[in-house]
Amino acid sequence: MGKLTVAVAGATGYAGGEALRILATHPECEVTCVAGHSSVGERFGQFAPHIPQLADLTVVDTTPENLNGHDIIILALPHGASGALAAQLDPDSIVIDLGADHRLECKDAWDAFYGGDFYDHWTYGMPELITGKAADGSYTRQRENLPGAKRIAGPGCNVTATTLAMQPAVAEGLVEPGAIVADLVVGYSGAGKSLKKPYLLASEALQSALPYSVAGRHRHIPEILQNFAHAVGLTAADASRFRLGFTPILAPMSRGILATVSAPLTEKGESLADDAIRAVWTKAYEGQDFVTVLPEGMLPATGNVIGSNAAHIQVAVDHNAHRLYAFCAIDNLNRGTAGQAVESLNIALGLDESTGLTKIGVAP
Ligand SMILES: NC(=O)C1=CN([C@@H]2O[C@H](COP(=O)(O)OP(=O)(O)OC[C@H]3O[C@@H](n4cnc5c(N)ncnc54)[C@H](OP(=O)(O)O)[C@@H]3O)[C@@H](O)[C@H]2O)C=CC1
Ligand SMILES: CC(=O)N[C@@H](CCC(=O)OP(=O)(O)O)C(=O)O
Repeated sequence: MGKLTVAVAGATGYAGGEALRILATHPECEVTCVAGHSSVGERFGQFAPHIPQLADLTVVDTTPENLNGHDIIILALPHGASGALAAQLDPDSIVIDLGADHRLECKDAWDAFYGGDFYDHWTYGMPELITGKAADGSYTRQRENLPGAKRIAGPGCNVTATTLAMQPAVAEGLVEPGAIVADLVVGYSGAGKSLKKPYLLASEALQSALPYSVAGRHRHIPEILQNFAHAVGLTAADASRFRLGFTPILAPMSRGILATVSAPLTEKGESLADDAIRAVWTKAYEGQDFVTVLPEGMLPATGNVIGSNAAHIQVAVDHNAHRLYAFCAIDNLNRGTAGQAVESLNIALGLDESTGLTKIGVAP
């Protein structure tokens, strides 16, 4: 059997570019179409000199006609641009949306944080997400929903780091669900490549740390709450039992997210010794190849995961403050979107989950 053909829309952007960097060496895939918007007709090598294999492709317009006819279609478009387009795509192709249009299950949440047309949610592309417990007490995972999936919604990058850090505590009832706080240090590539705001200029960014979308305004909040609801086996409609303070802070780095997620311990959490708390994280990520719970005392750093689909995690308890702290470092473009999408694609296709992916970071 020949390789599976892949079309990537948003190919000239950061998320699409990372998908192409990974797919260029994926043994089962061949990139046959790169689609863009303002760059139509240009040679792709101009936008991605770091992927010489694809340099001679020409950027085509983002239309159903150009995208259909490929086995796999990846949409890496601005929010709101993929919903209507997706409805016109071949039902037999596997379509993965890296944007937000098919992530949220409740229209209320979409209206409150995004607005515009609401589209049906697709199979959520976070294989390690805990979705409840089986009769034998083991965790069920989102991975189980992915084989054969034809429509996959890639999670938000900040969502990925926050969810992976704290879901073990949520699933086991170790922290107060109404008082979770996430502070994230994030790299600039998360904002995409277009210069939307003056603070994205190097002259403004290089010497500065800058919070944005503070005080309950960040659009990733409802997606994280949805994930926490699933982690205790509830539906998205029950997400309101969780509350999240969320503060992302831009730091002068290109890639990377370091999430520090904390919450007051519940009575159950207080009753556990530190090693028992660590055991909860170890169990939650046992057999999850791309998630590493670091040895005790070693903290995650973005520098160790850049260029990889790895998530590095640590947990610690502040007994004086009665708070639990969980940390997660990821590469926003790889684990936070394109790597996670290829991991989900592999599962959908029945391939080994790690095909074409690495958990080896570029360090230093
Ligand atoms: N950056 C990140 O870390 C992450 C991004 N994502 C998601 O991926 C998606 C893309 O983000 P990102 O790569 O950062 O953004 P970029 O701004 O870097 O890229 C946007 C891409 O979309 C194309 N485009 C812009 N407008 C349109 C349009 N109206 N119709 C068709 N194509 C269009 C652009 O083409 P051209 O250059 O030719 O104009 C470009 O290829 C977003 O939904 C984002 O939320 C998800 C997780 C992480
Ligand atoms: C630095 C920066 O602006 N980051 C973006 C992350 C984008 C992303 O990962 O998520 P979406 O796919 O939901 O856009 C943000 O915080 O909104």
